[in-house]
Amino acid sequence: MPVVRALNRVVRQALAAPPCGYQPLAVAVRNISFSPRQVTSDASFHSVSFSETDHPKVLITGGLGQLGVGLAKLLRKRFGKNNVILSDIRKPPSNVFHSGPFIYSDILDYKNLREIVRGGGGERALARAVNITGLHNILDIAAEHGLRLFVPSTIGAFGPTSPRNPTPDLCVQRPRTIYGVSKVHAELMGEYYHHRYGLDFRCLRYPGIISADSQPGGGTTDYAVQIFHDAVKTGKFECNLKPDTRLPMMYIDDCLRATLEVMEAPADTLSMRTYNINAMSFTPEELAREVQRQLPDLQITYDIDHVRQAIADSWPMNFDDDNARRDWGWKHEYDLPELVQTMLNFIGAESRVAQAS
Ligand SMILES: NC(=O)c1ccc[n+]([C@@H]2O[C@H](COP(=O)([O-])OP(=O)(O)OC[C@H]3O[C@@H](n4cnc5c(N)ncnc54)[C@H](O)[C@@H]3O)[C@@H](O)[C@H]2O)c1
Ligand SMILES: C[C@@H](O)[C@H](N)C(=O)O
Repeated sequence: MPVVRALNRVVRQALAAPPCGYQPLAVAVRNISFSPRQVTSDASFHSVSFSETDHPKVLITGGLGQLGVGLAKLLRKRFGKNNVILSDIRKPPSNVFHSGPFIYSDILDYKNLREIVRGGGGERALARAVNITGLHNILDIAAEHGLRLFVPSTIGAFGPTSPRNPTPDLCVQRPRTIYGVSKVHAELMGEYYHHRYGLDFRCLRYPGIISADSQPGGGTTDYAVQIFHDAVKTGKFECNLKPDTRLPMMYIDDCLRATLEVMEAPADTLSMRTYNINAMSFTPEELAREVQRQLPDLQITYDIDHVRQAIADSWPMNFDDDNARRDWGWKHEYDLPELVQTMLNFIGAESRVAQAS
């Protein structure tokens, strides 16, 4: 995800390969109009005022996912609509297309990406269907252009031999999914590029992210998104995980704010380059009970997806994020009651608008 500075910074490349398939979300950031002034790499936005032309440019690739559209909205407020370019390999919905600059970009296509970072248009080359390659492309381009790089990792970067309750930042990481393995690879490669080449790499391990303005993407934690849509639309929800499956979760606003905060943190406050961040941990039955406080008629049934259950049973139950809270002041704002209230308000309002039209 992007942190944009007066200096060139590449912000983020995240490659998530869910249990099946590839889902990258990446953001590269560069200051197109080099100002003669070189802002020190740790100057904070708040102490450095940018003129309109000074505003750096942000490129979000894989941006049509659960996180990218919200992030673009947040950054466009901060840096100006035309300074934040959203991209993906999918066609954007019309409202997204008209909300600001959008281009097609495949992060596995080194040439395409380099053209974009250099400010060119770039033809889409054939995507290389290798998750790891995309990360290498981004790492090399970030190192080549002196950019800052953010890569999101996940609770999925841990496995059944990791401590689960709580899971600390530093412990055994032997995930059993290609998704988790590719994330551990991203963490290790990012830190290697940081220590060996001085790349300003930063990484957060996100819990399951919950948001109302996009449909679940098929992840193991996405039952916690689906329940809200079903509760409002049909009053019935069938959960694919066991009622007592505890997983770390976070509302999207906390996730996006954490990302911006870690990318704006002065480098000398960071004792690590990869951090756990936490907000809450709950089970399906705890979540259902909280939703039923607002929608008492909600009926819950369980049809266990054994593949996802096995993945969930190998992931952290609770995240220890003391290092993030100590180093750069991380603090979540949404706990379970606030999450449920916010999600139902959003989806409920949307559903009423849909019924009225
Ligand atoms: N959403 C969560 O709960 C969560 C939790 C932990 C970590 N993360 C990480 O955050 C990042 C973003 O997650 P998300 O939920 O927005 O993902 P998503 O699956 O919702 O979206 C990924 C996007 O990448 C696009 N894409 C696929 N192949 C591409 C390619 N070759 N080049 C460019 N774009 C391509 C897809 O079209 C899609 O729009 C991922 O790295 C994921 O691992 C997400
Ligand atoms: C946790 C995260 O990586 C994603 N939402 C998943 O469940 O796979």
